[in-house]
Amino acid sequence: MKEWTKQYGKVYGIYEGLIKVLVVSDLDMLQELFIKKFDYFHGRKNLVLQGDVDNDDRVHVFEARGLRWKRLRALSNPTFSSSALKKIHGTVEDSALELVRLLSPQADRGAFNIHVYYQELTMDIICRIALGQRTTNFFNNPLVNFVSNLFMRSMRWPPFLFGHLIPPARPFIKWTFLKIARLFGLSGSKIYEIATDAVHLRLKQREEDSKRGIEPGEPADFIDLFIDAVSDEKIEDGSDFSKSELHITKRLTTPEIIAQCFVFLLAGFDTTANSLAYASYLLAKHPEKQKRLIQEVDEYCKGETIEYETLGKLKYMDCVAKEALRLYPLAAFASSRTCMKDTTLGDIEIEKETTVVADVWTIHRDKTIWGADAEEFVPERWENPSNRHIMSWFPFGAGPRTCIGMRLAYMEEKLALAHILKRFEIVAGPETEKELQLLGSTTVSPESVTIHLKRRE
Ligand code: HEM
Repeated sequence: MKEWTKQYGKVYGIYEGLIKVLVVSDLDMLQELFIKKFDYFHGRKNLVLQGDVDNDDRVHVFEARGLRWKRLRALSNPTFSSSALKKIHGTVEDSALELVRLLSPQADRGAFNIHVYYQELTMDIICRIALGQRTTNFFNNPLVNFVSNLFMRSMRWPPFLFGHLIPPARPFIKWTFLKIARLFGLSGSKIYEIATDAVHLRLKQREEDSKRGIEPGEPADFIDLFIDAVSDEKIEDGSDFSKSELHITKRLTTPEIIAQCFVFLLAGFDTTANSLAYASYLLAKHPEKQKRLIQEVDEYCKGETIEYETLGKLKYMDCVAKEALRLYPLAAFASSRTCMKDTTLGDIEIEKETTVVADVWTIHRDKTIWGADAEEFVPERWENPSNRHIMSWFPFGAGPRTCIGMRLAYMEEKLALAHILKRFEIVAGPETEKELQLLGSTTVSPESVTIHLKRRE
């Protein structure tokens, strides 16, 4: 896409099979798309194996649209509020400390790929906070392989390609794919099975508790939160959104709870592991920036554990995380919208069903926005408030549908990096990649991040 943008400019159209796709890197048009005209563009680009998101039983917040999206989003928001994050901070930190314990034998030895450790970390955390896993389970969790296989699957894989080319064939492709996946135990069906079993087990447990007169206690994880979820937000039929059949019940149905757990498992794993891997790579390549970060960590994180409130004081850490996401906006594919009724963007007429995608990679490295050092890692550029355009940096998307897990991702990233840097320096060696090899289709992952760990005195 970056190459095409260079050739065709800030706005151009392509066909993905029968679907019209507009690729945009004009900042005002993107502000219109994501924020000002959200009512016209509340759907996200359809995934190939998605089915009918307005009527299927098992739909999650990432794929839903219209009133159903509003309801799922309103019911999911409390899961990521500050008070909810404070409650899971201890669990996240426990997994981060286990990571540090497992990394310890690697210190002062040869080079190794730290990305696989981050994948174990983020899967451990999401399984504990979303799926009821009780303790840490590093290097023993089959979901790490299942989910990474799913993310690495190329969009040119024949069932995906066929689905792109002929959208009306998607329900059939989805049905066939799910049958085959179940028969051969493919990753997608395994993940759904694990999420389904976890939700059913909890519902059964709740039923038995209620028969014995035991009241549900504090929610243990997302499953509990979703079972209890009732939205205060008033959502009515007849709003401006899609008029297709609406699911206006305020509670989540069991298939929706399963779908929600499934999507949080996917969205919470790869994204955060990749952002930690990119940040580590950049810190290894820029020891002077790392030194400054270590000074900050030493100043604020003196004890064995790091309080939730302390994370807010790590200002340079914020700059490092933001700058790494500027250079590697790993989930840019999700920053897309589908036009729900005919309208205009700028002076271009857009027909219903057209997909609009943002070329985030081009914008994040555009010299006219970021200056001559746009390709460089300069966390300091985030220190002073600037009057950059609101759409010049959006690794988490923008507008009402922006990433729901952003604050959780930052909390994980800060806790993990702070605990690592309290004990080790991340050092580049001759084996460290000169340029990262970038892979994947739904998210962009580094093939490997090969570094050394040096124990601090
Ligand atoms: C560094 C880490 C992450 C990045 C870069 C990232 C990026 C994104 C992006 C670009 C979007 C699309 C936003 C839009 O369309 O405007 C998105 C949506 C979403 N993300 Fe994340 N994400 C991250 C971590 C997480 C985590 C940890 C979770 C949950 C555990 C999560 C759950 C979701 C969900 C559910 C949506 C769909 C929201 C909706 O449609 O209402 N993400 N994310």
